[in-house]
Amino acid sequence: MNFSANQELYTYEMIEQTADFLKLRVHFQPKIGIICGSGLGSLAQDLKDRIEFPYSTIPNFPVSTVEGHAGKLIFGFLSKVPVVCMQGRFHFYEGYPLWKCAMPVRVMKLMGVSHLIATNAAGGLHKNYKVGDIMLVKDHINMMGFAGNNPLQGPNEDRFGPRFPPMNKAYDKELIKKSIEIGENLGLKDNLHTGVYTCLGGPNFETVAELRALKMLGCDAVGMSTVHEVITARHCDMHVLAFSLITNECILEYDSQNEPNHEEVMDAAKMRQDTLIKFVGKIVDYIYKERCCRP
Ligand SMILES: O=P(O)(O)O[C@@H]1C[C@H](O)[C@@H](CO)O1
Ligand SMILES: Nc1nc2[nH]cnc2c(=O)[nH]1
Repeated sequence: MNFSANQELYTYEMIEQTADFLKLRVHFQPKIGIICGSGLGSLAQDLKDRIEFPYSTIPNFPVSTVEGHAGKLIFGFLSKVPVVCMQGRFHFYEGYPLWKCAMPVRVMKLMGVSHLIATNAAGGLHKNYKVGDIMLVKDHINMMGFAGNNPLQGPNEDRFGPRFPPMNKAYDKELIKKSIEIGENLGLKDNLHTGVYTCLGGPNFETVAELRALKMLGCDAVGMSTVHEVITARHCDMHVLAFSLITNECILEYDSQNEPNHEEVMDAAKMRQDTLIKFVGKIVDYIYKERCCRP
């Protein structure tokens, strides 16, 4: 694998080729795209009438290399709504440039997807967050962008969107409000938050000093994904809802005996999978009825 950020960028025609390959094989049009975070692949397991494509069989697609990311694109029906699910996403630390990590979002766009739900596992920085809580992302801090790394780097493809897209309304306020209502109706009132997510390059978890700095900057949860997908989705005018499952506490004290690890992340995700399936199912149902089917 060539790990250089200077790998040849995807052309519009390559993305179109991938979308056409999938359209030929899927007999319905997904309106909502779902990206499953670490250990959250079970969200896709519940789809009815599934059509599955291992990433290695899709032209131009990267492949997943992380445990808890099965590496399949799954089409099917969730709450009777046609959706496409990424059971496994791509991260910068796997060696992929950000534009490659986010490429499936553009494929979804060309397939007719208008709404993206991006989920992730994240460390909880906010003092009130507990493992198992859900944070609806109201904004992000693009730390990788601060360091000059952005999925939209390179010549702009006007057919997707403008050279300089705004990002101050990245997360759909109405969908956040509705998701809170849905969460509360599922008995999640005490486990629901809205907050600011930040993505670091990974793969190491953060130092104490890094976490303290992020907290001072206003970050509530920290992860290694999502931001590049959201930027790419907003660039091509997709509506975005994102949430973090808080899978571990961020360790802010030097004398703590704890160390974060991927197993606890996966365990926390497993513990919450049934609740999240219900939560996402109801959100999808709302989006489809109130947004996608409106005349
Ligand atoms: O894909 P997500 O952001 O859910 O995965 C998080 C970040 C790392 O890939 C992994 C660390 O446990 O979980
Ligand atoms: N960067 C980062 N990513 C995570 N993914 C799940 N937990 C964490 C965390 O604590 N830090």
